[in-house]
Amino acid sequence: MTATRGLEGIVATTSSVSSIIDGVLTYRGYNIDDLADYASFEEVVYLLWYGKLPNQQELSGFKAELSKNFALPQPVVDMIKSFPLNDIHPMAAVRTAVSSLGLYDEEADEMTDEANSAKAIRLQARLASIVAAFSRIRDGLEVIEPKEDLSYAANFLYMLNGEVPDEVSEKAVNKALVLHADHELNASTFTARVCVATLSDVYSGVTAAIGALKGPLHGGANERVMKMLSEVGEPENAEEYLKGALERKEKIMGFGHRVYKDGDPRAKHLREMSKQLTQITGESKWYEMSVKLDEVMTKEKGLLPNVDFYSASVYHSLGLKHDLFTPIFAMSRVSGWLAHILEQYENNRLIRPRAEYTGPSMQKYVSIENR
Ligand SMILES: CC(=O)SCCNC(=O)CCNC(=O)[C@H](O)C(C)(C)COP(=O)(O)OP(=O)(O)OC[C@H]1O[C@@H](n2cnc3c(N)ncnc32)[C@H](O)[C@@H]1OP(=O)(O)O
Ligand SMILES: O=C([O-])CC(=O)C(=O)O
Repeated sequence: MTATRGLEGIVATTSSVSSIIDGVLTYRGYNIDDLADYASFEEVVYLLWYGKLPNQQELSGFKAELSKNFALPQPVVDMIKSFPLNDIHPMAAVRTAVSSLGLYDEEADEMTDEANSAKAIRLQARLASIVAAFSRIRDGLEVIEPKEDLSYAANFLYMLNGEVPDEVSEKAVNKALVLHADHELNASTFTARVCVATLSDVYSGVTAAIGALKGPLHGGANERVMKMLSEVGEPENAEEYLKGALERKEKIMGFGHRVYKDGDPRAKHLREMSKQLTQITGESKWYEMSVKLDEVMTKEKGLLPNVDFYSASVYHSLGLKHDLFTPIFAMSRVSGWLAHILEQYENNRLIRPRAEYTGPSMQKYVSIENR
């Protein structure tokens, strides 16, 4: 038995949710470029879960179902209020709050398709409410009830800021959510599948996935990209900063990818959004700095930006707090996790690989008084 480090190149399951073939990303066979340009996030969630694009009536019904489920159980809000709010990362708060949703769901352990679909809707809606509620409670503000007639993207911004967003912000958040929704067998999705393949419940699978997304090698990179941009400060510092970091053998956040070696197809959309939004805010320096880092990184290391790189300046331009960037990723990716969880249940087999043993062998037990 020989181990493959990081399971690189190992095909661990079949899936019909999303594909990456020759550098092209599709959700259920639809190219991400078309979905990013034309689809609402709700349409994409429907597509991921039910395998087809909804017609008008199906979409209205689905949006209505989501809208009805944004409100959080009061004990979950009270629990968030009890967190050491200023000492924790929002991803830790989101992980714990999502886990607690399971405590107030009578169907948490009900394994029928119907119950699992209903839980998926509740989780998708409530992820946005948890992120917004955490942020407001941390700022000493009242939690805002959702508005039933708003889109998912607009409702999130409304619950976060207390104002119905303008069209530009709503569209930008919608597009970012579409771009982050699913990505084949990335680390957090694999985590979710491993968890539920024991026939554990949906809440456990999503909680485990949030834990995996939190790490800086995965979803946690977007917040760290913004930290780097803040440290760089001005576009003219970018080259020197990056060369210094590479000399110190630091990992540059937002670059490189396990699967894409010729570029992440989502990055060009986020780059364009970053250009447009930074022009609107009058802070083009974040875009220019990002482009400079991108150029130098390509030249120096041949590494290209991933989805987390330009999303940082996009979210910053939308006025979003930097430590909410990864929770916002989770709000989108929960749709993919749920699609994969439902797919795993449909054709389940325990996921249990082997390890190549590298420890000592044939050791003789020595009683404690003789050690
Ligand atoms: C949504 C997402 O999860 S997208 C990824 C988000 N993560 C990041 O942006 C973090 C920065 N990037 C990375 O750490 C990596 O590129 C990963 C984790 C994304 C992919 O990692 P792997 O496929 O395991 O590649 P690995 O880490 O083996 O890198 C191969 C080589 O490129 C180098 N490398 C890869 N990414 C980077 C980077 N961002 N900065 C500097 N060097 C890098 C490695 O140091 C390694 O060099 P070596 O062969 O001289 O040791
Ligand atoms: O697929 C991966 O390894 C990471 C990634 O880009 C994602 O999860 O969106």
